[in-house]
Order: sequence, then structure tokens, then C-alpha cells
Amino acid sequence: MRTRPLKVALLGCGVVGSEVARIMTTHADDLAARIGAPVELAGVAVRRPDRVRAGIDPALVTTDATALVKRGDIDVVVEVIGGIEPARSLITAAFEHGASVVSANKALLAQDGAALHAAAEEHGRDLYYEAAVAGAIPLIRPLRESLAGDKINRVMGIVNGTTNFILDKMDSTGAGYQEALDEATALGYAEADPTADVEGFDAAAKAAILAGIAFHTRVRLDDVHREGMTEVTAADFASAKAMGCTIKLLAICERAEDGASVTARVHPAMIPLTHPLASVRGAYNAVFVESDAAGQLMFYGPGAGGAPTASAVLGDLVAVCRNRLDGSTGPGESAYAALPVSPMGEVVTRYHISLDVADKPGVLAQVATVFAEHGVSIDTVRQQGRPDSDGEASLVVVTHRASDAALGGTVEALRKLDTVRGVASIMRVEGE
Ligand SMILES: NC(=O)C1=CN([C@@H]2O[C@H](COP(=O)(O)OP(=O)(O)OC[C@H]3O[C@@H](n4cnc5c(N)ncnc54)[C@H](O)[C@@H]3O)[C@@H](O)[C@H]2O)C=CC1
Ligand SMILES: N[C@@H](CC=O)C(=O)O
Ligand code: NA
Repeated sequence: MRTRPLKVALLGCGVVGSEVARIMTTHADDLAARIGAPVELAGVAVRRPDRVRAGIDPALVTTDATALVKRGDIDVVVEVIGGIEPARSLITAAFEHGASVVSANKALLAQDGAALHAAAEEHGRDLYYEAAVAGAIPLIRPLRESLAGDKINRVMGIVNGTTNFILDKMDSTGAGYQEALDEATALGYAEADPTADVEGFDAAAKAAILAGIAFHTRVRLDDVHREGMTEVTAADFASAKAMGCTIKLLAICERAEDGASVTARVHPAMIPLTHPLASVRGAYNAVFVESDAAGQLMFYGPGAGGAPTASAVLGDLVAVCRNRLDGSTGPGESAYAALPVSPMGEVVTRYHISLDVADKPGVLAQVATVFAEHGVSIDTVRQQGRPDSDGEASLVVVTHRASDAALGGTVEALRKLDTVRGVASIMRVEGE
């Protein structure tokens, strides 16, 4: 074993960073044995230097992250600050000054992954980010390496722990949205600003990363159709239950049937209780991968939280350190397929639409005609009168597979009917 240590700079010492530092210290001997050289925490960049950080030598702590990455003797920079800046400049400077980088920053990778990969390649260094998607779950490496010889057609999963925790609480305990969100924040699952979680930005960033790797195509955050989960109500859960379903915030990346394009989207969806994703509870994540040769694979585990995320960071750290010792680098970006990313209108799936309608003869026929005129085939219709609602009824329509554009046209036309008083909810139905 080499005795001269590999030097690691840690940027950020929050939920994830503090766990990375702890594991680096408590598992130092095992890490050294696995890498073939000791790894030394050479500096820790923080924003609040006065905070007491158990197990971290105060002499290592600095508020000058830029000076730390530019020191020249750093082998690996671990970026767990989050956000776009200063993380992007720090990572770029790290490559320029000879370090490889391990990051958990999905927001940055979804926005600027191509440029960062190019910078890593230019300087002959690694950029690894297993923790950026689905926390501890090994997913990026299996997609990039284990499935490199297969053709991936679909990646669908629950990739945000906070929203899964909230939806699960709302479904199983009847908790309110805010109560469930507060608990997720206290447990360290939610981002500093939970908007990123509940509005689907976090899952969309992960979908962009997954689609890019799965389809060997550059997919950016802006290419991902995104709907959050803040408008999911107790009534939606009741409708889902009536259909034998539950509601999950899903990230779905698909190759078109003709193979000529791809789509990536994040939105709440009903899935049957019999589907394996329905039983993913709490802050757990799970991702289904469908490929030509392997068939269906499922990856499951903790997708958020300090220690689980640090596990993925440490796995990358070991891999990157091994590469440094070998003088090699791991796989970089693979975007050779360069498939176009189609808009949401071209996505084909099933829909659950809940309408408030006038409870009088002929309404059902009128509604059915609108669906037919837009080429959307109805699977089931359920009507129920509402005793408290003065001549109104709820009409729940579940469609066969139709394009999002056709469904959009249908809903627009339905809203124009006098007998349709309102569209209470529209939800996609997946996993059947
Ligand atoms: N918490 C989780 O469950 C997961 C987090 N991640 C990602 O890991 C990264 C870190 O997340 P958390 O640890 O949860 O966030 P956090 O907010 O707990 O920690 C970030 C730390 O960086 C510090 N910081 C901010 N700007 C800095 C600067 N210029 N120099 C030095 N320190 C600075 C902050 O003071 C804070 O302590 C993010 O990219 C996040 O998306 C990824 C997977 C799961
Ligand atoms: N806020 C994220 C953390 C992991 O990426 C989540 O809740 O999944
Ligand atoms: Na992961």
C-alpha cells in the first residue's frame, strides 16, 4: 500500500458533508485498504466556521472554498454545497488545478453536466455523482457500466424521498401536506428550500441525468416536463383508492416506440396497488429500468438523508481515488446517440379525469362525444350524485392510452360545455 495519502477537500459540511467527514474518519483504515492508499481530509470549506463540528479538526476548516480547491495538492474535491454557484466555479477550478470531483449536486449536473464533463475530460480527471440520483441506491453506475452493453428503453421511478414521504403520510395517516413536509424537513430529506422537492424540480433534475445516461443523449432540466405534487388532495387519494391505486410522484424517461426520440417527465400519477412502486414507503426511492436484453430491473433503497447519501459519495470517492492511483479515469459523458427530446404532447399514457357536471339527462353522452371527437377512447366512467351539491354530480372518466396533446384538447373542449361546471382533477395513470 502507498503510504503517501490522497488528499480530499470537502466543500460543504451540512446534512451530507458532515456524514462524509464522519465516515472518512471512522472508516479510514478500511478505505485505505480498499483504495491502496490512505485518504486524508485535507480541508473542509464551510459557510459558518464557528459552528462546532464533531470529529473535524478545526484547523482544517476554512470559509475560502476557492483557495482550498486551488491549493494544487488536492487529489479529490467532494462538492456537497448544492446549488449552481459557487458550486460550478469551484468544480471547474478543481479540474483546472488537477483534482477529480465527486458531487451530489443534481441541480448543477442537470443544468451544466455537459460542460462539467468536458472540463473533466480536458484536464484528464473524473467527475462522479452517484449520490445525485436516488441517494444511496446504486443507479448511475449500473446504468453507465453494468448495462453499457444493453439498450435501455424506459426508466421509471420514485426519485424524490421528500415527496414520497409526504404522499405516503397523506395516504396512510391522513396527515395534512404541511405537517408531512415539516416532518420530512426535520428528518433531513427535504432540500433547504422545499420548493425544489414539492414542485418537482429535484426529481426533474434527476430525470434529466437518468435520461441522459440511459439514452446516450444530452437531456437538460429544461427538456423535462415537470409538474409538482402540491395540488394532490385527499379527494385524489380517495379516487385513487376507488380504482385500487395510490398516488406517487414519478419520474419517467422513455424511448419512443420507433426509437427515434425520447421523453422525460415528472408528475404525480396513479399507480395500481399491485405495482411494486406502490409499496415504496416513506423517503425510500425505487427505480424500474426496462431494457432489451435484461428485461425489467428494479433498484430500491434510501434516496435521501445524510448517511445514505454519504454512502454513495464515499463509493465514488473510493472509485475516483483508485483511478488516481492507476493514473486512469472512469467513463465520462456518453451522448453519441444525440436523440431529440420530444415535447410532453407526444407522450402517450392513460388518464383519470374527475369532472363536476350538471346532474341531468344527456350529460354523459355530451361528455363522451367530446372524448370521441378528440380520438380519446374511454375505458371506464363512474358517476356519483353529491347530496350536498344542488344538482351537481361527479363524473370520473378513465381513458385508454392517448397522447397528452389529445387529452389536453379534450379537456379544453370539456371546459367549454355548459354542463361541465369544473375539472376537479386530471391525473395520469401509469404502471399498468
Ligand atoms: N440531503 C439529502 O438527502 C441529499 C442531498 N443531496 C445533495 O447534496 C448536496 C448537499 O445537500 P445537503 O447536505 O442536504 O445540504 P445542506 O444545506 O445541509 O448542506 C450544504 C452546506 O453547504 C454550506 N455552504 C453553502 N455555500 C457554501 C460555500 N460557498 N462554501 C462552503 N460551504 C457552503 C452550507 O452552509 C451548508 O452547511 C446538495 O447538492 C443536495 O442536492 C443529494 C442527495 C440527497
Ligand atoms: N431532497 C431530496 C434529497 C435527495 O436527493 C429528496 O427528498 O429526495
Ligand atoms: Na444513487
